[in-house]
Amino acid sequence: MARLVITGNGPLRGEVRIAGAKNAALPVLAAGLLSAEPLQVSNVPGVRDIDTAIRLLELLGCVVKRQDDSVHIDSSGVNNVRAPYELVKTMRGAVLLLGPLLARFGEADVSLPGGCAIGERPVNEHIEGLRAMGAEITIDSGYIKARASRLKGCRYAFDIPSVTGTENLLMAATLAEGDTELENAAMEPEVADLARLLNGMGARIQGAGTSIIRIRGVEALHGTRHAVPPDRIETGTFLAATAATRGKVTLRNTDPSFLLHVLTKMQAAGVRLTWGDDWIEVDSENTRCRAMNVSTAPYPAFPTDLQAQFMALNALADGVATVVENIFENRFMHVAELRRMGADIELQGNTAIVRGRERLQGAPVMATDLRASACLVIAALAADGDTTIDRIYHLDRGYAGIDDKLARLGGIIRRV
Ligand SMILES: CC(=O)N[C@H]1[C@@H](OP(=O)(O)OP(=O)(O)OC[C@H]2O[C@@H](n3ccc(=O)[nH]c3=O)[C@H](O)[C@@H]2O)O[C@H](CO)[C@@H](O)[C@@H]1O
Ligand SMILES: C=C(OP(=O)(O)O)C(=O)O
Repeated sequence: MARLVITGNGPLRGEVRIAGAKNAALPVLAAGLLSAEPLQVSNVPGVRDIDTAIRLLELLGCVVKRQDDSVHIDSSGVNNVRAPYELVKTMRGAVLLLGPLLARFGEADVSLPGGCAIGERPVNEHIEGLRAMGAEITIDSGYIKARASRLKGCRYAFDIPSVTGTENLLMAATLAEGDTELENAAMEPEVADLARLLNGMGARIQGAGTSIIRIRGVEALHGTRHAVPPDRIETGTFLAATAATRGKVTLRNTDPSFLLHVLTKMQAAGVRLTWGDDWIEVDSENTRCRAMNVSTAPYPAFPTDLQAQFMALNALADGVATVVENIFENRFMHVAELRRMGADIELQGNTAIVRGRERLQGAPVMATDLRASACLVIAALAADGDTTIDRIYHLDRGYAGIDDKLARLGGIIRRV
């Protein structure tokens, strides 16, 4: 099993190009099932979850061509509606096949999903929402079995604004008979981007990116081209890594407007930031940033997917920070690993109290999930000595070529 060995050696410096967003690309690829005409997607990140999504589409009978960051999906020959456990267990995004399969083919058998082990992660909202559209759904031997001759428009109010739940219902409603209104919908940029794609395919969606989304069902969707937006979580990861190592990096091909909460928080902690439409420069040379309180919540507040990376930054910051995780009940697995590196962190329920240390020390540590892996990489880059990070397959699920990118910024990092 591959490991990363990182020798902490000071500031990251240079330029880095941010990839397309994994969590935007996954629903876009699933939406390729909604039309018999081809979908051409660009700026698709080269990450393991995308490999898995493509394998799943191929298993269903799609013809998928991938070249560099472009993916072409032809789903005219779909002959199977079963997404098997072996693949679905490895990533949460696979549950996004449910809505499109059901809407276009009237049936879907999708294994209950996996993904990062950061909490219980039920799919009750996906199921209740599709039931409200008239689907018959049972859970049978670990599979969600859904049937509907044609879905019907409905009003559905989410108890919790689920991101993939909103995406699933949004896709399903595009081909339903009549109007659908989704209330308390997730407002994440990935939902708004999916709606942009679907409208480009001929759907009639209004309000995506707000908490109320209205969809007028159509008979069929057509093919189109779509560019995946930049990854706001990869962007935040490089911002935290640069500040932690007291470096100076320009991030290209990104979108600061998705991260305003994080950017203003960093500025308030003394990190020098400037940005334009598609770039951000972070200048932390010779500067130890102050502790930053973090409280995760749905967009536009602080993203749970950056909590671990900013825990690493706080472990090295000046002062005491509280980090509150409000989305997932088990997303502090990185704390025990950071402590191995000398971090001073106390856990009280869903709150971590982080007392910043001037230095951390390299140590053998284990990656427990995707963003926990990124947290350990950041801590290791800033620590004294060598850190060996085990189980980095988690990292490869969501970061495209992160070792090469960090090496080009001066990080000493090798895969063994
Ligand atoms: C592939 C993808 O896009 N993954 C992202 C997506 O995950 P995902 O879509 O799985 O996360 P959700 O938005 O659904 O989860 C938010 C909260 O709702 C709860 N919940 C969710 C669905 C449901 O049916 N019932 C229920 O109770 C979850 O347990 C969690 O506490 O959004 C999360 C929150 O921003 C991110 O961390 C993930 O990176
Ligand atoms: C939690 C994440 O992914 P998933 O939802 O696929 O587990 C993530 O991208 O941080």
